[in-house]
Amino acid sequence: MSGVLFPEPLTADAFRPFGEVIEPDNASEIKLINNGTTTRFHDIAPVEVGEGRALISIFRGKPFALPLQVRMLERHPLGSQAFMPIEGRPYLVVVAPDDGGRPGAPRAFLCEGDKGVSYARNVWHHPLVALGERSDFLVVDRGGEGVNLEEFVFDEPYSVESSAR
Ligand SMILES: NC(=O)N[C@@H](O)C(=O)O
Ligand code: NI
Repeated sequence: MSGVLFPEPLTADAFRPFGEVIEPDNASEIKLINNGTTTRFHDIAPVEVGEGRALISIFRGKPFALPLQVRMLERHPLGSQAFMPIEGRPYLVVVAPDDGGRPGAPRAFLCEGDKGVSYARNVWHHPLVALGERSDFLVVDRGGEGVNLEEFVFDEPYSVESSAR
């Protein structure tokens, strides 16, 4: 199966089958803390690490442009993986439901630089795709023993096209 994907806008509801959008409006609770000087947008997404440990890293993504050929997807069976843009630049997310141990129909989301994504454990996704310029992302994911990467290569690539027609 292959074809053309047109990126959808990233919204919490649309993305929820794959994880959570990291943005203030998607917080489970909003609390004033620090004597009212700070607002805590609480518990936006769980960090799943199983028996491992949570890692904080910075990914410096080289820029891609559309159309993008999606030849593979990956997933992390032992933990979640969250990406938050540090420099406010756009990026592309490609995810897919699981279909009997392989990716089902992929979906692409065009993400503005003010929102992050957290892939739930074992969700098929494309590795980081920064758009336009090199950009840094804060990444929270799982470290420790065990194989935490499964990859699937499509027979035919999908082409992610710009929605602008
Ligand atoms: N390999 C690695 O740490 N990065 C990927 O998991 C990714 O989703 O970018
Ligand atoms: Ni990943």
